[in-house]
Amino acid sequence: MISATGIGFSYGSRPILSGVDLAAPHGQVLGLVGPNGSGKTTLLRTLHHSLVPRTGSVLIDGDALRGLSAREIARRVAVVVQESPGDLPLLVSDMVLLGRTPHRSVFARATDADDAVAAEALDRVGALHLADKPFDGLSGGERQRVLIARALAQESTHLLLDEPTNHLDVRYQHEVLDLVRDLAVNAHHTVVVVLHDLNLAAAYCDQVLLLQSGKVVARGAPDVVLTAENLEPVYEVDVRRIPLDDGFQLAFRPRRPRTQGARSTPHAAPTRSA
Ligand SMILES: Nc1ncnc2c1ncn2[C@@H]1O[C@H](COP(=O)(O)OP(=O)(O)OP(=O)(O)O)[C@@H](O)[C@H]1O
Repeated sequence: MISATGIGFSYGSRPILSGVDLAAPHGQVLGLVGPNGSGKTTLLRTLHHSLVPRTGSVLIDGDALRGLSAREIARRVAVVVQESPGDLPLLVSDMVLLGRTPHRSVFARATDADDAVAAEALDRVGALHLADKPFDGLSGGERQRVLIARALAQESTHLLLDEPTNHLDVRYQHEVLDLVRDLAVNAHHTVVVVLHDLNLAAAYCDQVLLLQSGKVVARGAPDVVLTAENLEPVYEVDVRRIPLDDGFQLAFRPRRPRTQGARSTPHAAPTRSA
């Protein structure tokens, strides 16, 4: 369980987050959504103290992060962020072994037990066959799986992900989020995920926190938060919610009149020719 109360953060004198409360229980996926620059990544980073909030506190299973060392935090919280190709070429197996770092002393080599945990993590994400390949040579979807494997090898029960579906095609988007959801539901991890795609948030999150200018404007089940009433003023677009058998799909169109010659808007109702 991750809980945060009264989180405030500033870059220099510029306030970015203020008074943010958050609760992410075990076995659930909490989605952080909001427009560009609304503070999602900053909030995620305060949840594992890669940024220390100016006000408020973050608790992991009831223990304040302020009282934990970086190593203790890393044993409890794994983070998956966009990874740019590194200067140091690493094999996939070595990349996953980095997840074992919080469990061994600084200069110790990986043990057979570490290798076994890393291999199991790769197997879990269906990427064991990639173990001997260079990480930088993988596709975006493969890379994302390996980064999740590294997080699994860390054996933390809390997982924070920043836009894990970025650059992925629709199939990989669903595969990655299926995997993340499985970790929450079947392995009882606490998952907090930043997502831009509101339809993916609706499909995979138990709870959603909608941020605007560093403040929470709505929280709760996707059905309650992802409404036209909440989203239109925040994103400044028109929103239509289309009911589906197992949920809903959101469609968006700009509020401004479209440029002359633009194609018909995505959620305009189809017209019949006479
Ligand atoms: N290192 C930094 N120094 C100064 N300002 C920053 C820094 N990182 C982010 N910001 C600013 O903080 C605000 C919130 O950024 P953040 O990345 O948390 O938003 P976000 O909701 O994740 O955005 P996006 O959806 O575009 O990724 C933005 O205005 C951004 O410009």
